Amino acid sequence: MSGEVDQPLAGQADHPLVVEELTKDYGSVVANDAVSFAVKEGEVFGFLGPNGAGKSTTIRMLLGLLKPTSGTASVLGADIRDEAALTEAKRRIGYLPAHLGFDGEVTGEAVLDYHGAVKGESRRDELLELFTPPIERPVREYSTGNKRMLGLVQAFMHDPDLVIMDEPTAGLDPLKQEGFNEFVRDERDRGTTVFFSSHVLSEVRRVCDRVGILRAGSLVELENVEALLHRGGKHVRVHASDAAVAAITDLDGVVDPERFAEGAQFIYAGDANALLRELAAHDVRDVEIGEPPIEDVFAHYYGGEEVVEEETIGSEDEEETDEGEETAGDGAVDGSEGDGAGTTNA
Ligand SMILES: Nc1ncnc2c1ncn2[C@@H]1O[C@H](COP(=O)(O)OP(=O)(O)OP(=O)(O)O)[C@@H](O)[C@H]1O
Repeated sequence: MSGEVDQPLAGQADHPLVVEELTKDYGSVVANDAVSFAVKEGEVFGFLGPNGAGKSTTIRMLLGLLKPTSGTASVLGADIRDEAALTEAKRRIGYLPAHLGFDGEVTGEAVLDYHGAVKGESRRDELLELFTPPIERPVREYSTGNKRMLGLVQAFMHDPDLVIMDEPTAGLDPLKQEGFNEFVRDERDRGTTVFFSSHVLSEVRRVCDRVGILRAGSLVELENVEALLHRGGKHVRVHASDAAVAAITDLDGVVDPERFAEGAQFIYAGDANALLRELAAHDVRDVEIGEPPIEDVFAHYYGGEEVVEEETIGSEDEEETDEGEETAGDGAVDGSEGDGAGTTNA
């Protein structure tokens, strides 16, 4: 665990997103337990965790859709407890909720017209070339992926400074997912701050600068993606005789060795020189040394819960709720909580 988790906010109070001891207690479940971290300007930050870890709860509090039990956060300088300041800040925030409750009877075009009138749409055409929802059709005819693409256009079309997304690629096909990854990297280059939740590890590795890992409501890691992978050791696959394999896998730092007919593979977290010396001492037929699979790195934090390497297309959104459409600019109301935290800013 990085030391940053203990003192995450020192000197970071002016960051576009600052989360401070944020806690949400649903009674029997503490969905967020004193979560603290800050996201820098122009950073792409991945908020990771298995199902039920509390990611959506944090995100909904950041948008004023859910009231914290204690603690607070600020988005673009606005304290989320200050409704007027938050409403003002949301003009410069893009939001993509996990459940897209667009009115099914209207066309995608009408949805975008509505949002455009409220918050602006300077990038609408450009985004529609990248994400391609069939905007002339009523939303009820949309697939999950098409809805997600409409949501992405909606979230970015007013050229926000901060974008908050809950599982943005759920339901997108691999080509669109890759398009999304590229788009997010370009957004970072333009200086946009991007915060999104995911449980798709490969996506996080491709686009994020830093990750926060949430487990059962607590932030258990806050780390640079490269450093996290580095600390995860190397993946080694070696083809050699049984005797050589036995000596190599006996080295300090060898984790989970797995034998196969021609040799063995393992994670190596020891001294690189010791490994190279041992390899050189034997007649090695072949060796591959590379990054560990990212799921191995994260498995430690997920505590044996299922981790997802690639999202299964169309697996999400079967539990579409009937809560109101949630977007940053239109005054979404949290229909499920009844805690009076809904905001209206249209
Ligand atoms: N309205 C609610 N009332 C009671 N418990 C709730 C409520 N909403 C969420 N929870 C619980 O809070 C915990 C965190 O849920 P949350 O939806 O924030 O997790 P998540 O990380 O976003 O999960 P997923 O990846 O499945 O969307 C879960 O145990 C969930 O069952």
